[in-house]
Amino acid sequence: MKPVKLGLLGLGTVGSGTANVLKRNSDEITRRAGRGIEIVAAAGKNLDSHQCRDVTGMRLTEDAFSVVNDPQVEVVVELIGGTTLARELVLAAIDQGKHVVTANKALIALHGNEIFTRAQEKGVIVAFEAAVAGGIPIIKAIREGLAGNRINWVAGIINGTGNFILTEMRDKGRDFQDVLAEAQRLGYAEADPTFDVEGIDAAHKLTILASIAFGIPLQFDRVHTEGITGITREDVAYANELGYRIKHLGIARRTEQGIELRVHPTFIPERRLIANVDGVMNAVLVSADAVGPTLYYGAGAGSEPTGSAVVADIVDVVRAMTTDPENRVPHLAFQADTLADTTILPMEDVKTSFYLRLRVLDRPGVMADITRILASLDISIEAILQKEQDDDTTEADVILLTHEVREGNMIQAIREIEALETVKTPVIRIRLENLK
Ligand SMILES: NC(=O)C1=CN([C@@H]2O[C@H](COP(=O)(O)OP(=O)(O)OC[C@H]3O[C@@H](n4cnc5c(N)ncnc54)[C@H](O)[C@@H]3O)[C@@H](O)[C@H]2O)C=CC1
Ligand SMILES: N[C@@H](CC=O)C(=O)O
Ligand code: NA
Repeated sequence: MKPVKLGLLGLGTVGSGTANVLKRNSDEITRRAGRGIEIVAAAGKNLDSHQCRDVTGMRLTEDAFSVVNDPQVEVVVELIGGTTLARELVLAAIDQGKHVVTANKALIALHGNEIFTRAQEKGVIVAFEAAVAGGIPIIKAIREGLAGNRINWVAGIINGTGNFILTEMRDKGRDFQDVLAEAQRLGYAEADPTFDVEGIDAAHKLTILASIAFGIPLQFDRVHTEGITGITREDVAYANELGYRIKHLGIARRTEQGIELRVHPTFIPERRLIANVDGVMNAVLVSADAVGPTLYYGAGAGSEPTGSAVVADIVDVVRAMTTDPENRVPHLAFQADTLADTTILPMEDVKTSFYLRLRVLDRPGVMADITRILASLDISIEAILQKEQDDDTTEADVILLTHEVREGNMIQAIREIEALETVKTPVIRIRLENLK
């Protein structure tokens, strides 16, 4: 049988990783796919600076549309990034009946509903394993491996850059900007790194995870999103002292009232495996009714780890090319006409525990005022720690861990606590999850 012909859009970190993995492992990949796979055309902007080790047989061009429109190309691999041009290229490929593989989580999170509808009409596959947690085969695990389960919740460290920054800051006391620059050099960060540090990239990925876990449409605009820029050394140190680690998590949870979709820094007990996932590694913990908890761990970013996921999708597409479209694995795990219109919970109705830190005047009655406000809003306290400041005997840090509370109540309590004359700084709050 003739080899399958690919058109590669993007020759950057992931594009070159994909090309290199395909070339190096071509014998085994061919034995798995049942056909040879070759890149016949590739587009990139700075063609002199690509990292592909061997471009034999590839027509290199700056014109991405010429690759999509190349009559030889049967499968388009989109690794350019962004959502405007990438959307046009992907829709053009679909309209020509070409299958698509992409690592672009922003594209899927924002335009996936449109893209999958069009793909279904045209009977083509749009595969996106590399879009979530890089090299970890998490899409396949949830969509296929857990197909017998009702999934209760998914919680993941799903941004490699952010986890790399938090780890280096905690372990080596390094400066935020310095570690971010290194993540950019290593090819982990997005073209706009605020996507990594402000939680947007993780929200893109959580949108996708929630869809395939619960059978709901992609709803990026419903994700509550916070990044890691507000995390301070003090909170990292207090977390350690209290037996926790701060991790940036994406959480999608099904409750009786609706689905929670949230991305934010989180206190996690240090004895949990996921609390010990460091550096650029990602991990996704899935709680499902039949299998119980399962944990998926691996490189969340980087050239060949992400290339590994792209190539796995290419192999899947090649294997499925001859299958009747009706009998393929549905894009979002559930048959498209069965996606549910489940309520997404407003953040103020989400219940979590909290870590609170505030600076107070060290005088009698302060604690009583704070605990009175918390009690009046149904917030019960799990632990309190008071720390005198070495340099100032008139002020102290108060650290509180609470039991589960409705977010709206916590916002109100913080408003009232901050209005106390004895409270000197805004209250720092970080949500706390036991992940049991
Ligand atoms: N870097 C990583 O570790 C991961 C990246 N991704 C995703 O993979 C995609 C690619 O990311 P990277 O490889 O890191 O980006 P990159 O910036 O290293 O590479 C982008 C490539 O696209 C080319 N390109 C951009 N605009 C173009 C245009 N108008 N015409 C032709 N070529 C154009 C650039 O020249 C470059 O070759 C993004 O969607 C990203 O979110 C997903 C998982 C991991
Ligand atoms: N910028 C992303 C790349 C992979 O998706 C990350 O750091 O996780
Ligand atoms: Na993946």
